[in-house]
Formats: sequence, C-alpha cells, structure tokens
Amino acid sequence: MVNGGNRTDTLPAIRVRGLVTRLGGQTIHDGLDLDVRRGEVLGLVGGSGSGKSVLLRTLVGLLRPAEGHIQIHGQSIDRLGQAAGLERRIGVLFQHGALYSSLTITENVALALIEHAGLTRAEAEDLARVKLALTGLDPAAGPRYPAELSGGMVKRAALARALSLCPEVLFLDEPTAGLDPISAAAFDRLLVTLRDALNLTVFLVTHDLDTLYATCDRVAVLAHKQVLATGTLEEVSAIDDDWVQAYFHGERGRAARSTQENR
Ligand SMILES: Nc1ncnc2c1ncn2[C@@H]1O[C@H](COP(=O)(O)OP(=O)(O)OP(=O)(O)O)[C@@H](O)[C@H]1O
Repeated sequence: MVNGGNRTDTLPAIRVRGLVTRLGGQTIHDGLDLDVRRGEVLGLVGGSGSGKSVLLRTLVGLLRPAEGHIQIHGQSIDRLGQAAGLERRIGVLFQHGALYSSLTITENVALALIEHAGLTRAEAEDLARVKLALTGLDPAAGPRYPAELSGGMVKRAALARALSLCPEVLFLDEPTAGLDPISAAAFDRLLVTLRDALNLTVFLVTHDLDTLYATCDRVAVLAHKQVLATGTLEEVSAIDDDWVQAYFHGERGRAARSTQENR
C-alpha cells in the first residue's frame, strides 16, 4: 500500500492489554496481554482449566472482563453489542459446533444471514448453500439435521455458519476435538485453505498438536493466568517451563512433530 497504508492496517487484528477475568469468585486471567497479527493463524495452548475457552468467549464479547482492554481491528469490543459492524467482522466456531438441532444444516447457516444481513429466507438459503460448498460439505447434507451428520460434517457445517457473514477474524474452540485423525487432518487442511483464500485471521484454541503443527503460524501459551509466551512453535517449545516441556516434548509432541516433518 502507498506510504505504508493507513494506521488501522498496521494494527494487530486482536490486541489485548491488562485483561483480568473473574468467574465464580475465581480469577481466571490476571493482567493478560496478547497480540494476534493480521492474517495469521494463532494457536492458543495451555493446561486443562487454564482459561483458554474463557479467553475466547471474552474476546468475542460473550463474557465481560473485570479489567483491561480488547480491540479487534482497532475497535474496542466493549461496544460489540452496539457495533453491529464489528460483530459481523468476527465468526465463531464453538467446541461442540453449537448448531440448532431443530433446524436443517442449510437453515442453521441461513439464520445469521437473515438476522444480521437482512436477506430474505430464499436469498439466505441460496447463500448458505454457497458457504456450505466452501467448506467441502456434500450438498446432500444441507436438508438434513445436525443429529444425522457425522462429527466431521457437523464441524464443517459449523464452520460454514461461522463464515456466513464473511468475517475477517475467525475464532475456533477445539475444532478437531472428537474427530478421528483423518477427519481432523482434513479439517486442518481446510482451515489453511480458507485462511489463504479468504484472508482470514484465525484465533484457535486447541489441545491437538497435529493441528498446531499443520495450521499455526504462531502459538501462545496460557499459564499462570497470563500469556507466558508467544512465538513460532520452535520458539515456544524451547521455553523453560514444566508444562511447555511436557506438552511439546512428551510422547505426543514428538509424534506430531515427526508427522509434520514427514508431510
Ligand atoms: N461459567 C463459568 N462460571 C464459573 N467458572 C467458570 C465458568 N466457565 C469456566 N469457568 C472456570 O474457569 C476456568 C477456566 O476454564 P476454561 O474452560 O477456560 O479452561 P480451558 O483452558 O479451556 O480448559 P480445557 O482445556 O479443559 O477445555 C476453570 O477453572 C473453569 O472451571
């Protein structure tokens, strides 16, 4: 861009400063800072109960922080409720897909388009079919209900719904949890393809080391209520921390690394 572009183009996609979250009398995050760069896939890892999902829910505006600031593309998420433009700029895939069981797959994806983009039902369903095709879902799945699909198909449908409003930032909570290794690897490839094609920034919570190696540009480690480190997998896995060492250099970490090296 000429003259280095405007200032908002150089801001991180997500910027978190001094975040404090409290739930049920417990402090989950205490002075947490994080930057997610535009166009990157950032993987958030951390021990069970370290606050990864709570962080994701806070970043998308579902939980209100006790203290601190969160900006998405330079816009404060305190105003997410009022800033419809910002709400439409983010897409979320929750851990269990969170599709409406009483709606068909096409209807699930069309819903956001009717509610937030003001499309008619027919227009929304046409566009929903395009979004479903984008995620590689068999068109025959469109008229079916979530309970009639495999776990991998539900994840793809949920991804289509998360992408329905053409977000710039995509949040994914454990997208490959519960998938068999082949479906998980296919989902990882899909994520990278879509990131490249749609120029997405992706914030990904995962335990899945194969997913980290296959998709992430950088990794952030959540520990001791803060982001302990952010960097490439190589940088982060070298950190002198017991959890980091056990996670990246334990048996599963070695297996994931060797799978990636053999690709
Ligand atoms: N709605 C809630 N009310 C009270 N406490 C909560 C709530 N949601 C989460 N917590 C607590 O916040 C802490 C962090 O939970 P969170 O789900 O973010 O962990 P996580 O890192 O995603 O864990 P896992 O990897 O096991 O999914 C836990 O102690 C959890 O019990």
